[in-house]
This record gives sequence, structure tokens and C-alpha cells, in this order.
Amino acid sequence: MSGSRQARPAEKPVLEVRGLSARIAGQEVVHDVSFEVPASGVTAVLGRNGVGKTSTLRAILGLVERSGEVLLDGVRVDGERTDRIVRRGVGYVPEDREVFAGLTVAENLRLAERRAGSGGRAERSGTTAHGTTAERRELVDALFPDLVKRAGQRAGTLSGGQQQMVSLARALLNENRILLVDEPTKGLAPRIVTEVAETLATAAQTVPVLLVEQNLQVVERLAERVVVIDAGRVVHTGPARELLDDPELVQRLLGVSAGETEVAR
Ligand SMILES: Nc1ncnc2c1ncn2[C@@H]1O[C@H](COP(=O)(O)OP(=O)(O)OP(=O)(O)O)[C@@H](O)[C@H]1O
Repeated sequence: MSGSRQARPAEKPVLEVRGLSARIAGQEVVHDVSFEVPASGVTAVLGRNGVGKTSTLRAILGLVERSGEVLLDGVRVDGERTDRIVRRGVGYVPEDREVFAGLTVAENLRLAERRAGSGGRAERSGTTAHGTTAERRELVDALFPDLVKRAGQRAGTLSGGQQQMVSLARALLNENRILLVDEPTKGLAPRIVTEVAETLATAAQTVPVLLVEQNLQVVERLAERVVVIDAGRVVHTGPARELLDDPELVQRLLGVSAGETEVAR
């Protein structure tokens, strides 16, 4: 078919981060970080505990004090407020899931939908590169049948894995140019980790994902590319395969020995 991946114009990165630094409580925790996220697939951000992965995502969103450049589809957004960046199509699934515990699953999802017309150009026309609002809802229902069944259940009574699904579903209900997903498998049982990874793999076919992930099996399943951070700096970027096939490099960059699959959380 003419619409194959190769036929697309040369992929421009959806997100470019150039010389990004972030400060928290007066201390610089991300130093001069630069990397690109291609317009398809999953790019994983890896690194030991506390090296600045979450802060990098938060700096991209303008949630922490930052300097440097962030470009979305080639347009600088680092001077913009977080709400504006989000409306341009940067979806965020934070580490702590942030569901509204007292609301039902259906209410959580309804609240998350950015109103058509309040968003970017494509959103105003009602149809986007990732479908209409109705098509996105259909995708979410297909991806999360368990949430459809539990529509009336209060989100606070869901398991960790189910709450993660609510959080992902909320992000997928909106038109996004990119999803920033922070440690979606943290604290989940192995079987649920696999389930979340499979769901993300399907979601990533519709939207590029920048994923912070400590489980290297999940990285192997999902990511084409990796960005490794150490002490707030990028120390390695490249194909995921290249890193994962090199136990010595994995040990040196992530402190993970042969046979282990988790970077220290
Ligand atoms: N609210 C805060 N107040 C003070 N220091 C903070 C705060 N949030 C993060 N930091 C510090 O910033 C640094 C980077 O933290 P960050 O959470 O970005 O790392 P991380 O790589 O995502 O870690 P983890 O893998 O443990 O989630 C750490 O040294 C952390 O202690």
C-alpha cells in the first residue's frame, strides 16, 4: 500500500529537547539535557533512581523551573504555560497515576476529555490525525474492556494496575501529538506489568510515546530507542537493541547485572 511507513515523508522528530535544565527547590537537578523523540514508536528514558527522569518530563511540561528549548513539531513551546503545552497535544500520565479516588471510572474519563474546540487547530476542526473524539473513545473502550465493565466503580477502589489503565485511558481520550508516560509499571504484579505493557504497545501505534521505565523487559518489548540519564545528564542515546544486547553497557549505565531486569527504583 502507498500509505506504508516508508512512504511517509522523512520523519521529523515530534519533540526536540535542547539544552534543557531544571531546578527544584533552588537546586539544578537536570543539566543541559538534549534529545529527540521521533514521530512514531516508543522512546524510553532510563536511568538509576533519582537521576532526573521524572524531572525531565516535568521540565518539558513546564511544571518545574527550567531553561533551554523544547520544540513540539518544530515549534518552540518552552516559553508557554503548562496548560497551553498540554492543549498543543502533550499528554501526561504521571508516576502516581492521579485518579480521582472518589469518582467513578466513567466520571474520571469524562473529566479528562479536553473539550473539542478548546484545543489546537486540528481539535477545533473535530477531526484529527488520531481520529475524531468518537473514534478515540472507541479505541479506549476497545483497549480497556475492564474499565467499561467497571464504569460505575469508584476509582479509589481499583487495583494499582486498573488505576494505571484509567490514567492511560484518560490520556488517550484526547488528541495528543505525544504521550509522556512515567513509570507505568511501578509497583505492579508481573502479570499486570505484561498487561500494561501490551496496552501501551497498542496505544503507541496511534501516538508516539516518551516512556520512563525501569523494567528492562518492558523496555525491550516496547522501545525502539533509549535515552539514558545519569546525574541529570544524558549519557547515552541510541537504538534500544544496541543497549540491551550489551550487558556491559547496561551494567555500566544502569547498574543492572546479567539476569536482573529492573533498574533500581
Ligand atoms: N519536590 C522535590 N524537592 C526536592 N528535591 C526533589 C524534588 N523532586 C525531585 N527532587 C530531586 O531531584 C532529583 C531528580 O529526581 P527525579 O524524581 O527527577 O528522578 P528520577 O530519575 O525520576 O527518580 P526515580 O527513578 O526514583 O523516580 C533527585 O535528586 C530528587 O531528590
